[in-house]
Amino acid sequence: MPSPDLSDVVAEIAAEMAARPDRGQVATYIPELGRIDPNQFAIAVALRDGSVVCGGDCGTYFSIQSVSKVFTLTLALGLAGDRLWNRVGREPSGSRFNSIVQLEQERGIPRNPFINAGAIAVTDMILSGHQPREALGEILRLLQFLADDDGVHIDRAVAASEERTGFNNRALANFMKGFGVIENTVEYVLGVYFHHCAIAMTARQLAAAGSFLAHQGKNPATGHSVITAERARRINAIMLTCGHYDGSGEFAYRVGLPGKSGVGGGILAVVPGKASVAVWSPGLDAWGNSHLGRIALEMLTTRMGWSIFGAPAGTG
Ligand SMILES: NC(=O)CC[C@H](N)C(=O)O
Repeated sequence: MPSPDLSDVVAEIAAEMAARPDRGQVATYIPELGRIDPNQFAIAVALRDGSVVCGGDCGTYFSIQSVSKVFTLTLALGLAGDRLWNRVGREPSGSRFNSIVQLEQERGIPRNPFINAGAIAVTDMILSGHQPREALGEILRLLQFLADDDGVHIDRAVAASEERTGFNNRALANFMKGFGVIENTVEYVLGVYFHHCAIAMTARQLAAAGSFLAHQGKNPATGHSVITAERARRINAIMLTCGHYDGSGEFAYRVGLPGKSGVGGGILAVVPGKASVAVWSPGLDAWGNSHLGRIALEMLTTRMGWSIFGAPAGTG
């Protein structure tokens, strides 16, 4: 049986997702995200040769939110190397993305860089020695460079909305500051954090930006070496185990790829050696991960035989 055609599979997924009545709930705790129309869906698959196979609303900008944590981790590892792991763990938390419960017992060291506490600690490391504006500029430029597209921007309305309502993140940051895990002024760290969460990208740009993770640290389309192959492998491992918070086991079980979600409804998933995939649908499931995004990725890996845990006969 020949491998299924990727363009056909992507078109089928987009058509099926457009028709589904179950769309999840948009995040309302950031008021600006609560206004997004849930009837949107995009899928973009960036291949080794630089081509991107798209379905649905692939050119629509959305708030990448916690998907930005993959890129801040990449940047911070480049700046601090393995010293980063003195301040952040790399174990799944088994709790919600904004949970504070483990921080007290573990003396302010967050479980991993993909929960809010961990990402705030990573942002603090990027900020050290810089003004907030410079640190934020560096994160934004990294994403523009990786996507090879200057259209990637910060949605100031989303950032301001979270700045007004981010009491939980303020609690996390202050708690870590109390343990000496945060070096810089808490409000500066949070300012950079809220703004990098508010980066807006299209699914096409996000898939292209994640390409280095699928190809041993190097973007095959642009030829740019971003990180070492070993580091890319390790970021993928953390995405697999921690990228969907306490829904990470379910995501591995159903989709079978390293992935990182955000409350804007985006997910970046990595098919090692083959492709980088971005999906977006704003409605979330009970864990705060994109409801249709996860279903779409499950369809993609099942039909293409792309799960890292093994392909059914006739695919791959
Ligand atoms: N899971 C997410 O995408 C959370 C990111 C969001 N900016 C927050 O801090 O709450």
